[in-house]
Amino acid sequence: MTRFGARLAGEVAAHGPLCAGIDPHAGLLAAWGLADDAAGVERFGRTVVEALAGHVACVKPQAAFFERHGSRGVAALERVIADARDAGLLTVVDAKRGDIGSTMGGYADAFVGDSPLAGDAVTVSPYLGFGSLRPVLDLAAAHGRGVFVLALTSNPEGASVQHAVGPDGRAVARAVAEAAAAENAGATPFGDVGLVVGATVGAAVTDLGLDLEAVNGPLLAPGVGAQGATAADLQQVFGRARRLVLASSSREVLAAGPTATGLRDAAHRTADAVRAALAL
Ligand SMILES: O=c1ccn([C@@H]2O[C@H](COP(=O)(O)O)[C@@H](O)[C@H]2O)c(=O)[nH]1
Repeated sequence: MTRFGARLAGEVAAHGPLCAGIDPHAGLLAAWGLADDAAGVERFGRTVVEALAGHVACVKPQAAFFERHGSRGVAALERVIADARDAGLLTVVDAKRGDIGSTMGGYADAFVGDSPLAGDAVTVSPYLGFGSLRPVLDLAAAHGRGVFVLALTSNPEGASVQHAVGPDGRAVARAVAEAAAAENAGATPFGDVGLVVGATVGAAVTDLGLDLEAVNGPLLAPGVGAQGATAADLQQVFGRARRLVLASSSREVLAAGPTATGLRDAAHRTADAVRAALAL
C-alpha cells in the first residue's frame, strides 16, 4: 500500500501543485445549465472529474454542496468519489469534520475508512483539541489515506480563534502545526498529515512563528482566485516551505466550465502560475 503523501508527491510532480475544487454552487450550476438538485451536482462533479483526471494533482469535492441536497446529494458525492478513484485521480473530501474523540471515530469510518464517502484524504477541524483527531489520524494511516488539519484558514474570521495565544505562549495555529509535524516526523518525501493554510493569510505564518517546513506534510492553500489571492502570494506566505504547497482553487477554475477544454485550460493556467511563483 502506497501512503497518501507519497502518492500526492507523485501526482504533484506529474501535474503541478494544484488541487481543483469541486464546488457546485447554485450559481455555477445555473451557468452550466444544470438544475440545483442532486442530479445537477452529480453531473457537475462527474464532469469535472472526467475533464481533469490526468491533468491536475487532485480534486477537492466540497461536501456541503452535495449534503445540501440530502441523501441523494450524498449519493452523488459518493459517485463523484468513485469516478475519481476509477480514473486514478486523488480526492480530498472537504468535509471539515471535528468532534469529541469517540464521535470522531464515526467521522473517521465515514471519510477515511471503508465507506463509499472515503476519498484519498479528508479535511478536519482541530478546534476540539488536536488530540480529538486521534481516531481519524490512526484510521487514515491504517488505510494509506491522508488528513488535512485546519491551521490558518483563508477566511478573515478565522484569526479570532487561530491567532489566539494559549497558556503556553504559542498561537493556536502554531500548536496545530507543531502537532502535525510530530505526526509526520521522518516521513519521505513528506507525511500524510497536512495542514490547511490559506493563500490569503499574508504575514500570519511568520508573525505567529509557524515553522511550515518542519510540518513535513502537504500544505493545502485555498484562496487562490475567487478569494483574491494570487499565485505570487504563495511565495510570500510559504517561503521556504514551498515544496510542500498544494494550491487549491475552486470557483476560478469551475467558471471556465462546463467544457472539458475550458476546465483543463483554466486548471493548467493556474497550475503553471503556481509552479512559476513557487519556483518549483
Ligand atoms: O481555509 C479554507 C478552507 C477551505 N476552503 C474551501 O475552498 C473552497 C473555496 O474555494 P474558492 O477557490 O474560493 O472558490 C470552498 O470549498 C471552501 O470551503 C476555503 O475557502 N478556505
